[in-house]
Amino acid sequence: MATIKVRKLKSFPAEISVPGDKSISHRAAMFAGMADGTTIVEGFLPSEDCLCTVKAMEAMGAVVEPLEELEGVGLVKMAITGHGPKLKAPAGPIDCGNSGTTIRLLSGILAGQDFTAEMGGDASLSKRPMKRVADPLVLMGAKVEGQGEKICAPLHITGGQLQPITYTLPMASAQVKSAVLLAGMFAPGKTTVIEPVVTRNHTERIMSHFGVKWLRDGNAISVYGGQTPKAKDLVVPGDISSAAFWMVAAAASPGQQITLKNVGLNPTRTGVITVLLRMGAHINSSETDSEGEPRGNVIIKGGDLNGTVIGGLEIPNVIDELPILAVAGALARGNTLIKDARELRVKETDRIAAVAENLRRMGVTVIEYEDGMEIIGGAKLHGATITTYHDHRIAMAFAIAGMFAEGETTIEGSECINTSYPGFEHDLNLFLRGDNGAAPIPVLTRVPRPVAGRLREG
Ligand SMILES: O=C(O)C1=C[C@@H](OP(=O)(O)O)[C@@H](O)[C@H](O)C1
Ligand SMILES: C=C(OP(=O)(O)O)C(=O)O
Repeated sequence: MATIKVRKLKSFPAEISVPGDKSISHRAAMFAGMADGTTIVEGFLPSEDCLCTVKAMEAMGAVVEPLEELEGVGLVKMAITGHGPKLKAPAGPIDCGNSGTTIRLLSGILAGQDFTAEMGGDASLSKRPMKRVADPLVLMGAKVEGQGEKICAPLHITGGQLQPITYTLPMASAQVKSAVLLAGMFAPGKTTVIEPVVTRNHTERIMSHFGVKWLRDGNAISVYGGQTPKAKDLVVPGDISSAAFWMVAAAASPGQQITLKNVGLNPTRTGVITVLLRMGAHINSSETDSEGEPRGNVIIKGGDLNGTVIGGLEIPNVIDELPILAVAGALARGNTLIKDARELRVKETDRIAAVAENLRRMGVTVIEYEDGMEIIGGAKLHGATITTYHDHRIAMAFAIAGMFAEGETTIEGSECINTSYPGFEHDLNLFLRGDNGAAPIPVLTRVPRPVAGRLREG
């Protein structure tokens, strides 16, 4: 088991470029893999989750040529030649690792294929509910078999002659919305998903990028079946969910400033900026380039934070940032209430329980609710041993908390960070080493070099 030891932060790097957006990287691999030609994907996130998606698409006929690797991060540029929407049956089970996005979105694609495929994952993924995707896909005509009442992985999906449906999502989930839209690409006519609250719209945007026609009417999103995505190069912006860790570190450090470069600024994902502004942070973002997904630099100046209420319609927009926003709440004056966030209980771990438990270990009072928690701000944090429960967001959120604590904080099981942020420990060390200014910032070690050979043989 890997551990990270964190002590009080010593210095501030002037800027950080976070790796590519996880949600967009998954979708880029899937759409390029189903397209009618070759797509060059740049800024790809080579995290364990996204590499599961790449390998799955390769196993089903897409051809992936590695083009560029960043030292300490991994493969960030590749050429993907699609197999067309009708994929090849994989030779064995598809390993989705820890990735909910992989298994749920691929379920939609598999629902439209002429074969049966098995998808499994690690212990955490095997506990997460897949009934939410099974229900609409079965309505469309696919056969979806899983374990127990929650239809957990391993899943066996047999694609069928699908029929279009109009489906109202029972929960705000971009993954379920995307699974239905992907299956809709294989059904004749118009498939419609109605979402209760706006969720991240990367699938819709990437459909436009690949020339797949869809439309939005209020909260109803429709796609027409029988379309083949057209290959078109794309550049993935940095992940705002990864940038959020440094945003909070900076926002809670009076007198400090940091620039986060080339961060994805899709309005369905920028809730973390809205919440931090409400807490009193000084944040400026400038959109530099849009290319289908808005992006730009974000400058954060440190100050004193105040508690806030996070709930209602904004929850899907900050869902993955709630662990680090809870840490911001602990560093703020006054109390922070997180509500309407029951979905946190079915992520990689129960994130409400994990955040409450670890904040308490650091000396913070937390009242836990079924759908959230109240954090009593302003306590002096002390170092502690953190249990990550193999959840990357818990590991990173508490590494940031450790930068503000007296004494040492040990993040046990930190290997899970590779799920979404390869290079996190390198970036964390920029804050912990205390030699900023004098010694060169080791971001220079990230020198692009060409990669020879295939990502995976056979
Ligand atoms: O569609 C996506 O890429 C994601 C949607 C969200 O999950 P839900 O759909 O379960 O809300 C989010 O938590 C996850 O990290 C990525
Ligand atoms: C919930 C997450 O991802 P996934 O659902 O893809 O496992 C996450 O990245 O925080």
